[in-house]
Amino acid sequence: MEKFVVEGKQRLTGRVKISGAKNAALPILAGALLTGGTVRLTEVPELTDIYTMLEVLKALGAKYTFSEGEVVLHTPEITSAEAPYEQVRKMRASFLVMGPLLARTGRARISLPGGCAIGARPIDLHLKGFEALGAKIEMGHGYIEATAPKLKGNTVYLDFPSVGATENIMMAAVLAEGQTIIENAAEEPEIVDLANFLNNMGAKIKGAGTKVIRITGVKDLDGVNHTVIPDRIEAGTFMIGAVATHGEVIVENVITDHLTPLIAKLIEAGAEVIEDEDQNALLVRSKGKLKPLDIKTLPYPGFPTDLQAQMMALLATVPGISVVTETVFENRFMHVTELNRMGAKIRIEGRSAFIEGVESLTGARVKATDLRAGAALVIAGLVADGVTEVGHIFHIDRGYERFEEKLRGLGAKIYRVGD
Ligand SMILES: CC(=O)N[C@H]1[C@@H](OP(=O)(O)OP(=O)(O)OC[C@H]2O[C@@H](n3ccc(=O)[nH]c3=O)[C@H](O)[C@@H]2O)O[C@H](CO)[C@@H](O)[C@@H]1O
Ligand SMILES: C=C(OP(=O)(O)O)C(=O)O
Repeated sequence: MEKFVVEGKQRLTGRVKISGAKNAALPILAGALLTGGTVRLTEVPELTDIYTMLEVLKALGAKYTFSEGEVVLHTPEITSAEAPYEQVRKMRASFLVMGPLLARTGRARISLPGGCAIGARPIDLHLKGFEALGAKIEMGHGYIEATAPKLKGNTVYLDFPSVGATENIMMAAVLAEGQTIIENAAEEPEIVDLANFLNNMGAKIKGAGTKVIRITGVKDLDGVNHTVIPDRIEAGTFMIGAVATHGEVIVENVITDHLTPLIAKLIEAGAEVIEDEDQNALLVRSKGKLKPLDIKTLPYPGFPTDLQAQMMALLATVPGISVVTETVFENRFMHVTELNRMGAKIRIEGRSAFIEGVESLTGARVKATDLRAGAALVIAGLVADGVTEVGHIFHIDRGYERFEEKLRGLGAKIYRVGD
């Protein structure tokens, strides 16, 4: 198994170009199943999650090419409506093919995604939406089967603004008869990107990016060209890395508005963030002493849970007591024990972590427990005294394109080595 070896006490300096967003590309790829036409996507990041989604689509009948960030895909017909355990187990986002399959063929059989390191992650809200649109749901042998000869528009209230449920229901509703209203919808930028993609195919979606999304069903959808939005979580990770190492980094290819909650917190901590609107870039730097923070993760436009672990790596060496409260997932603190092995002083009480800033972290052998936990440990490794070895980096490869290469471009000494 591969690991990262990170030399500590490194300042990140220079420029880094942010890739297309994994969490926008995945639902958009699933949405490509809604048309028999050709879909051409650019700025698709080369990540294991993207390859997994392409494999899922291929098994369902899609044909594609993928090179240099461009996917050209078409699905003349759906040859199978089943996503098996091996694929869904690798990546929960495979479940996003359920809405498109149901819309296009009236049937979908998908392995139940299990829990994972960050929580139980049920799919009840996805199913509630499909049922409201007239689908019959049956469960057994670890699979969910949904059938609906013809989906019919309806109003769906989401008890929590789930990103995946909003996307899945939106994709099911675009070909349904009549109007669907999703209330208490998630407002994440990736949902807006998916809606723009679908609308350019001929869908009629209004209100994406707000709490109420209205979808008027259409008969069919055409092929389309689409460029995936920049990855705000990748951008945020490099920004946090710049501040944690007291460096100076220009992150290029960003949409500043998507980063508002992070920028606010970095400035509150005493860092400088300067926008270069013409270049779609942000300069991030930190010179003096930083101040502790109180952070609460929330659905967008709140502080993203996907940047919580990285922020904790930063706060671990900020003098004073910081408090980080995780409200989106019930168990997203697996990185805490690993950070503590590096000398951090973090105590968990319920859904909050109390971080007492220490003078310095010390390099150690640690393990990535999930994608963002892995990124946090790399940041901690850059800050620490001595050498850190981060194991289980297959988690990091799920979501960061050429991570170590980009970090080396900023002066970091980080190497990928086999065991
Ligand atoms: C591929 C992708 O885009 N992943 C992102 C997506 O995940 P994902 O779409 O899985 O996240 P959700 O917004 O659905 O989950 C948020 C919360 O809602 C709960 N829930 C969700 C669905 C459901 O049917 N029932 C239910 O109770 C979950 O267990 C969790 O506690 O949004 C998360 C929240 O911003 C991010 O951390 C993930 O990176
Ligand atoms: C949690 C994440 O992804 P997923 O929903 O695919 O597990 C993430 O991107 O941080």
